[in-house]
Amino acid sequence: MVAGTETTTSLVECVMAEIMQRRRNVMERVQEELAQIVGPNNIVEESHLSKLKYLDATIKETTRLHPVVPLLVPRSPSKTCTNPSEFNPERFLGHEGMDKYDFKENNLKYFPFGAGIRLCPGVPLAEKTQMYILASLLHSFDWNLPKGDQEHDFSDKFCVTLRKRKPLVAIPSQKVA
Ligand code: HEM
Repeated sequence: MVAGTETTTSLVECVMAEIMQRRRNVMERVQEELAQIVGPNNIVEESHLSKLKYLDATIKETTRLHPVVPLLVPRSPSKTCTNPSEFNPERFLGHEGMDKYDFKENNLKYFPFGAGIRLCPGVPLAEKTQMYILASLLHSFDWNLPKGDQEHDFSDKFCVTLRKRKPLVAIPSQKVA
């Protein structure tokens, strides 16, 4: 249950938290991509998912900052780097050479699903499920925090899976075409 469902729900919550308040421009760009690929009078289907490159980059950037399974062997960077905590999906679109990163290789620079012999066997299912859920949520609705809750606590709580310290409350409204 933890491996198969909590990981995906936690990831979806982290993406929505990042893009709802602090990164509205990212949400708008994901929605523009969805309007282009899926179209306004359609619903998201499996055939659309591989074409949603910016949503994919947004998910990857979220797992970079919020590792959904945080309790792997501790590691630290070999070099100092600048602005690593900035949320920037562009990293995975070629600007910092991270566009080649996917979850399937033994890449020890970016491995939210682990690597090598213990690589998460749920990668294909998780990738499709998280894309499908987020694409569907963002294709038809705009999302906001509850009125008066502009100071949402974005911090994380470490358990077997990463959870938000304060669960996210997200209010949908019909998207104006
Ligand atoms: C966002 C989604 C997910 C993330 C980030 C994730 C991440 C991980 C990580 C980091 C590991 C540990 C790798 C290691 O020990 O080095 C792992 C293991 C595992 N995951 Fe996932 N996972 C996700 C979704 C899923 C799903 C959907 C399933 C099953 C349907 C699944 C099944 C498993 C299993 C069975 C293991 C244990 C593998 C082993 O010990 O050999 N995971 N996952």
